[in-house]
Amino acid sequence: MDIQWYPGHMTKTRKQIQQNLKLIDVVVELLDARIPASSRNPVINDLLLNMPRVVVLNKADLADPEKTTLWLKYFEKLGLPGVAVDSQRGVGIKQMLNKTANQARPAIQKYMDKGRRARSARCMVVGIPNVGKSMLINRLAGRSATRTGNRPGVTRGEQWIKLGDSLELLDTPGILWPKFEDPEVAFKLAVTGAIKEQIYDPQDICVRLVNWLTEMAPGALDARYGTGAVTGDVGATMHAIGAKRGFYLSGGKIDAHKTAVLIIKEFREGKLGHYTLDLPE
Ligand SMILES: Nc1nc2c(ncn2[C@@H]2O[C@H](COP(=O)(O)OP(=O)(O)OP(=O)(O)O)[C@@H](O)[C@H]2O)c(=O)[nH]1
Repeated sequence: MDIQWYPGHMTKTRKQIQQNLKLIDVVVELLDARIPASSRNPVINDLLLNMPRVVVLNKADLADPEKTTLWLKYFEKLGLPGVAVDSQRGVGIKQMLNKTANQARPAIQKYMDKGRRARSARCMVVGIPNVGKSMLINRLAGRSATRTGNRPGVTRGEQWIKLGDSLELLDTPGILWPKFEDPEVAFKLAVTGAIKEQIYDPQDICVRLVNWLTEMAPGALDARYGTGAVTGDVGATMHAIGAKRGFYLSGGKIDAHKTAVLIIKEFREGKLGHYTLDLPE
């Protein structure tokens, strides 16, 4: 889904999420494990206030596992249980469901303290575009046999997916906006694919990416493209990669755009290594 965020849209989204929050006991906050800070909504703590929450570091298969551990510790310190997940392959899902059910337990207890029979805890997934909300929900829905019908108070079309005996999931995720004003954050969102191609210039992003890799993972580009020693000159590095792949324009010039698109694509696919671009404070 390609979303252009503007103040009116943010207000509408915020209201919608606040409406849905009334229906649920626990929130699954989905972040990109490669950029846990940059993929976080800037006002999430205000938005969720005292809502029980589980932080899911999704796409953990593409991130640096050591950094993922650091991030999980960081969130734990903030009182937010976290879990690393690969929604594509279904890794970490069971742990996520257990933590989610645990977080909802006090709310259910409170409900039962009023003399009512136990009910399933209700949760919803929230996250910025492209973080993997649909993939996670589809995976969870695939695991469960039953989909319950509409409930009063739920927008038409929204349904609850039963996840085992004690958990239900709202099948419509909350889409949040990222911190796109900060150029550093915008770079990280673009390079990981959270911002669509139309909004940024691949060559700009690629120059930053090559600089980042040269500093943080010297040898990574060389290992993938075999272009010889990294020169420290971004233009020359990109030129060498383009030449290696045969990306020539008429007249023998290198197609810089095509080269940039390739490097970004392969970075996103993890072919240049597994990296986490944000570090906990
Ligand atoms: N490698 C990997 N890719 C993932 C994972 N989860 C999602 N993806 C990919 O990330 C992309 C976005 O996933 P979606 O589920 O469409 O993300 P979304 O948050 O629903 O996106 P919007 O509809 O834009 O809000 C897809 O290409 C998925 O295949 C994961 O855990 N690992």
